Amino acid sequence: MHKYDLRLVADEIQNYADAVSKIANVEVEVVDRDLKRIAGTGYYKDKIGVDMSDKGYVNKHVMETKELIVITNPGENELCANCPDRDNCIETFEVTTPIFIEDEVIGVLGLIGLDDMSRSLLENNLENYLDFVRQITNFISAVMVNYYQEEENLSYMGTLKTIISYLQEAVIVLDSNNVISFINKSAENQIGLDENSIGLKINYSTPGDKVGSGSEYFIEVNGHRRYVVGEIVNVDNEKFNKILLFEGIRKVKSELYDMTSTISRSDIIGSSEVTKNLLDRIAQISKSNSTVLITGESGTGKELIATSIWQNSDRANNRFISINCAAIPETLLESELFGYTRGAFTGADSRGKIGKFELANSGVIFLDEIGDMPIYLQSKILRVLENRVVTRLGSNKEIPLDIRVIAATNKDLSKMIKEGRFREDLYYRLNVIPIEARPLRERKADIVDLTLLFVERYTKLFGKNYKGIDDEVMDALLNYNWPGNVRELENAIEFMINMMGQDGRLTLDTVPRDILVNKNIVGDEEIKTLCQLEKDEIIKALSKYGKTTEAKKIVAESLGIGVATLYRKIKQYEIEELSF
Ligand SMILES: Nc1ncnc2c1ncn2[C@@H]1O[C@H](COP(=O)(O)OP(=O)(O)OP(=O)(O)O)[C@@H](O)[C@H]1O
Repeated sequence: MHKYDLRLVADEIQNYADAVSKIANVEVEVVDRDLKRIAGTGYYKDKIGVDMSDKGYVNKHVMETKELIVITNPGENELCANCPDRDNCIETFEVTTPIFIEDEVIGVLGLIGLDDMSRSLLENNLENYLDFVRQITNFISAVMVNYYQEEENLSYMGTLKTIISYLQEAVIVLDSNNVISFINKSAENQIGLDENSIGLKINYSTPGDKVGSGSEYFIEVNGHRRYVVGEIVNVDNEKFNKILLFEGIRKVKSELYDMTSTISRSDIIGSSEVTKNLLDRIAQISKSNSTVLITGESGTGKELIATSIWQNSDRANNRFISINCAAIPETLLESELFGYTRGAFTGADSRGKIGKFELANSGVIFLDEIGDMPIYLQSKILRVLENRVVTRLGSNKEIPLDIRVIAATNKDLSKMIKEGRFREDLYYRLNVIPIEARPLRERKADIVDLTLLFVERYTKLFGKNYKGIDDEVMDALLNYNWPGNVRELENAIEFMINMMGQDGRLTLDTVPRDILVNKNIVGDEEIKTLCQLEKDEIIKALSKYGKTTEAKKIVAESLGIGVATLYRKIKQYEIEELSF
C-alpha cells in the first residue's frame, strides 16, 4: 500500500486549482495529509508550502470525519475556537472537501470566499459548487493513482530492460510500425548495428522454415541483412507491439549439432597388419574431398573409420553429421535428409525443418546403412551428389552444398544391384574410395589390444581393482569368431568386468558362456567322433523337447530318425541315466 503523497503531483493540482478559481470566482487551496499547503490561488499562492498543522482546524476536522463541511461563518464557527487567526480571519465562506483514494483521505481541498460577493456566489449556488468540488477532488485522486501506476510501470520497464540487456539471446521490441522501441546489446551485435538503433525501421520475412526450436527469419535494417532463428511474440500495444527473440543462424546450427551429435572421438586401436594398413589408408585419403564407401560386417568400426577420416581432414573444425538410414522410418527419412518448408506435407511441423545435408554444409555427412535406403531416395541422393545442391521439400530454393560424403553399409551392394534393390549409378558415385572394415576374427592381434583397452575402460568405469587376465581367457577370446565384431567384444569385456571377483583376475568363470561354447568353431579345435556328435545331438534334442513318450516322437522327428532308432541309441549311449 502506498503512502499517497500529493506533493508528487503538486504542479498538476495547482493547474486544477487555477482553473477552478477562474471558473468559480473563488480562491482554492489544497493541503496534503500532513496539513501542508501544496497548492493555492490568489491570496494563498504565496503561502504554498506553509505548514498549517497549528491552525488548520477545519482541515484537520475534515480529515478525521472524512466528511465535506461548509462553513458560513469563518472565525466564529466552533471549529475556529482554537485558531490563532480567529479574530482577524479574512475568509467569508468555506467549503472544505476530503480527497479520497478508496476510503483513505489523502488531502483536503478548500473553496474559499474572501469577500461578500464570492460568499453570496457560493451560498446561492451551493449545490452546484458542491457537485463541482466533488468532481475536482475525484480528478485529483485520479491524477495521484495514475502517478503511482506510471511509476510502477516505469520501474517494471526499468527492471525488464536491465534483464533483457543482460540476456545472451537477442531481443528487439518493435512498435506497430516495426520501428525499434528497444533493442539489447546482443541483438545490436548480431545484426551489426551501433548504439543508435532505436527508431530504425525493421523489415522481416520468414520462409517458414524451422531450425532447432525456432523459425528462420530474414531481417533487414539500415542496410544490414541477416538470417536469424527465433520467435516473434505479438503484444497488443502501440509502442511495444512485437518482440523479436532470436539467435544468429550459425550459432543455432552449431547448438543443434551439439545437441544431436553423438560422435565418438576415440582413436582406432589395433596393432594388426590389417589395422595398420587401414590407418595408412585413412591418412592417405583424408585430405581429399572424394566420396568414401566403407563396407564391412556390423560392429567392425565403420563409423569410427568415418569419424577418423573427418578428424584427419581439413573439415575437422566443421561438422560431422551422421544419419542412420536404417534407423529412421522410411516416411521420415526424406525430410530428415532434405528438410522441408512450412506446410510442405501433411503432418510436417508447421514451421519447417532444416535437413541433414544442409546442416552438414562445409563439413562431412555420414550416410550409415546406405544399403537400407529406399530406391526412390537413392535417385534423390544421386542428384545431390552430382549437382552439389539440396532443395528443401516444398521449396524451390536450391542451397549449394560443400560437403564430403562418407557412406557405409554391411550389405552386399553388388548383390543388391543384381536384385534391382540398389542403383548401380549411385554405387559408382559412392564407391570412389572403397574401404573395407575387416571382421575382427581376421585381425587377431587387435583382439588383444582391444581387450586391454576395454578392460581399462570398464574397470575405471565400475571402480574395480584389476590384477590381470588368465592365459586361457585370452585364448578363449582369440579362438572365438566374434560375429558381432568389436561391439560384441566390448560387450563381452563389460560383462566380464562385472563378473570379476575380489581377486581382480579375469578367469574363465567370468567369460560369457557363448564364447566358451563356441570357442572351438574356428582354430585348432579337437575333432569329435561321429558317435560323440550323435550322442551330443540326441541329448540336446531331449533337453529341448523332454523325455515323455510324446516328446520322444518330436525328438526323433527333429533328428530325422525313427522312434525305434531313437530308443535304441538312447540305450546304446546310456543316455537315460544322464540328467538333462
Ligand atoms: N579399432 C577400434 N578401436 C577402438 N574401438 C573400436 C574399434 N573398432 C570399433 N570400435 C568400437 O566398437 C563399437 C562399434 O563400432 P562402430 O559403431 O564404428 O561399428 P560399425 O561398423 O559402424 O557398426 P554398425 O554397422 O553396426 O553401425 C564402437 O563403440 C567403436 O568405438
